Amino acid sequence: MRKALTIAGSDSGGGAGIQADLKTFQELEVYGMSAITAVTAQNTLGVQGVYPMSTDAVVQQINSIANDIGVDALKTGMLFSADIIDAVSQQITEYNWRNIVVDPVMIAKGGASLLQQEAIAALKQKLIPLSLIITPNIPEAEVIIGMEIKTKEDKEAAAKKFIELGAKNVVIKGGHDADPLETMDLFFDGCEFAYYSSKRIDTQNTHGTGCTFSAAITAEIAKGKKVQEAVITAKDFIQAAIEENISLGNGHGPTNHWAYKKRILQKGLFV
Ligand SMILES: Nc1ncnc2c1ncn2[C@@H]1O[C@H](COP(=O)(O)OP(=O)(O)OP(=O)(O)O)[C@@H](O)[C@H]1O
Ligand SMILES: Cc1ncc(CO)c(N)n1
Repeated sequence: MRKALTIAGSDSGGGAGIQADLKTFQELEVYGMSAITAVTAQNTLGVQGVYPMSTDAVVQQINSIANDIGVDALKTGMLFSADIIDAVSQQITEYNWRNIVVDPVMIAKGGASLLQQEAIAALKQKLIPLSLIITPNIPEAEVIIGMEIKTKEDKEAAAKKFIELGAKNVVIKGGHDADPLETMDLFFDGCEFAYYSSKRIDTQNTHGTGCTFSAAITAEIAKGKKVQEAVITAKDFIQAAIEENISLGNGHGPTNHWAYKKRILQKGLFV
């Protein structure tokens, strides 16, 4: 059984963070493990509290996994502080892990900060150079690269800058694009650009889309898939999850992590 680790924050509401990651790992049939960086009190309306773990607690969770179970691929999500980023980067180097998916989580949909401002330098200098792939949304890419991203050309210029920072591959996600009909994700491996677009679903239930998407990439990489193939599967996974989104709570509800597997099972049964 292939094993995937998420190093991220807990979302008590279950739609994003560690909970979204583990649900996604399960659906894609890899064994899911977690190292929790912070506990958030969160629901569909927003983030009501952030309670970071000590850096030691994060390091110890990762050591416990590494020293017994092992990791085929890992993703990082909410890392919260420069100290946690430094420590996690050091462990990745020590354990010689290569299948690293970095989702540079900064701000929750309601506007709450999930990464301290002073941690951005550590993200750029320590963690991004270790990444097999980084998966920023447009606002995150703008902050990390320091440029406005409005056009296709801007996206491509930003993607090149991520490779210059040391990422081996990048996907700049299109959830925040201005286009009302389509979402366009740009994948770049340092050589060629590839665009993956899908119909934009008109729904407010998009809580945790970024977490789910990067977790799906991680699961596929853990199974030995090439990075670009993993991105293609992740795009299908998130599209199905958003199409069958769940109306829970009074704000941004979650996506449906079961939808992708359900469709595959249905095809298997009925084709
Ligand atoms: N309304 C939508 N319809 C279809 N696909 C969407 C929609 N919103 C986002 N996506 C897709 O979901 C994935 C995640 O993109 P997005 O830009 O929303 O990430 P994010 O902002 O990091 O998410 P979050 O911070 O909520 O976890 C991308 O593949 C994007 O194209
Ligand atoms: C814990 C956590 N991680 C990531 C996100 C971004 O969706 C969130 N809202 N909460």
